[in-house]
Amino acid sequence: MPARPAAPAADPARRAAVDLLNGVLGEGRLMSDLTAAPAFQRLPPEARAAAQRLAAGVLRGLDRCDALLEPHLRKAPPLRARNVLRLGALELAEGGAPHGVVNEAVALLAASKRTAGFKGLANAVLRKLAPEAAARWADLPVPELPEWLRGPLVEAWGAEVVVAMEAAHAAGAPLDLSPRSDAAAVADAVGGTVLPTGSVRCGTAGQVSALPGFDTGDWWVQDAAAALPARLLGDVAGLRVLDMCAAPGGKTLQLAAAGVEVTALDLSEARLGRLHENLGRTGLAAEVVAGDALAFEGGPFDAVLLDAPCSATGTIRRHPDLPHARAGEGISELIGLQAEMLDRALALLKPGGRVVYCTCSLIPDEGEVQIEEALERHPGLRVLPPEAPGIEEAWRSSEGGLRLRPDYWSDRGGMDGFYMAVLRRD
Ligand SMILES: C[S@@+](CC[C@H](N)C(=O)[O-])C[C@H]1O[C@@H](n2cnc3c(N)ncnc32)[C@H](O)[C@@H]1O
Repeated sequence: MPARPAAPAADPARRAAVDLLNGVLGEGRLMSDLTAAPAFQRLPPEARAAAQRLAAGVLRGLDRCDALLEPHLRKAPPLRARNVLRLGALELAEGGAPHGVVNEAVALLAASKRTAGFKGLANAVLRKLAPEAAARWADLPVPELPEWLRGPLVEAWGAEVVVAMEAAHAAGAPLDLSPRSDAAAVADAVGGTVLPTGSVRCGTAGQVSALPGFDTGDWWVQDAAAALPARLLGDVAGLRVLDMCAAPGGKTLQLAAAGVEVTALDLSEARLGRLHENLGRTGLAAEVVAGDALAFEGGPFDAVLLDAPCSATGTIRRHPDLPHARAGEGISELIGLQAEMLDRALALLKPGGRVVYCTCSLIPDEGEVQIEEALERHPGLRVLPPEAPGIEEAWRSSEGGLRLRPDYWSDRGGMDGFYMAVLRRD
């Protein structure tokens, strides 16, 4: 009997994308953990970038992928096969050539005994979907946030704002860079534009390490909103500043580039490894300390930047896995930790020193309310009006901080959700 021709090997990027989807949707794991795994890191950089783009695309449009597939399925196949179909649906909706998309899906399913039985189904379903996918996708409603998050956000910001946030989440995020020195030169080199707040915005994220200026450390990746807290400290050259939750180091790099004598503290050795890499690549210097912020005894400091651990609900544009992998667990513990960290930060200041408190959260209990409660706990504590280039009046909140939302700057490509406030203790 003649040997059967071997099935074409599945594309490594698509295979990795489906593994990421299985990890997020099947095991409730975050993409950041999954992509740190050695097997993922062994892929070539372009395959890693493609896998993350594809998995994020499916997660951002999960309801839309399922709605496209649903009329063509009598019953939902098991998760692994369903994720291959979802990836195929996304690629067809994005205008992928039907023949290639179908072949890739079939090769992915053939690669495992657990899914090989679904090759025929995928072939039939994706072929039927091909002519209609792009038009139907465009007509489908923007996916809503899950109720554990939607409910509290509607209560805080109103339904209309949440719909605008969901549109921003579905649109995804451009690539923002923080320049080590000359923003205009970085924008020129990467073909980006300089934003009013000083970050450089490029088109869509591709393979970041292939962009000009990466190897020479002329910039680092940092959302425009995430770059604002360090700028609120103003001219800090020569000051001693503690970056209290520093890793992977976006804000440490900003402070070091501004001439600060910076101490970068973080509990996570693994994340501090990335901070060391970032310092090495950019040639910037900081004293790096591994340890618990609540037990830290250094100082006193002219200023403390506290980018506290939080729900990260402001970063869903970039991390569409978050609402799928999490269900709001642990947020009340984080709120308690944030308050304790803020008290510790205030205790480490010189008289007249300043704390910038910030979180990448959309939940007021992790932002505005933390400041209101800190003012009650600490007589003599004041909120200073946040000042930095590009700040818009609409961002100012009633207790004196800045509230940034993903639906802001919608004509420019949006920004992450963030809260930040400057505190001074006399
Ligand atoms: C929002 S991230 C910091 C991001 C960082 N500032 C940047 O701009 O790249 C919060 C950090 O807090 C750290 N962390 C959590 N608990 C901590 C603790 N008790 N002491 C110090 N760091 C802690 C986490 O490891 C994480 O790196």
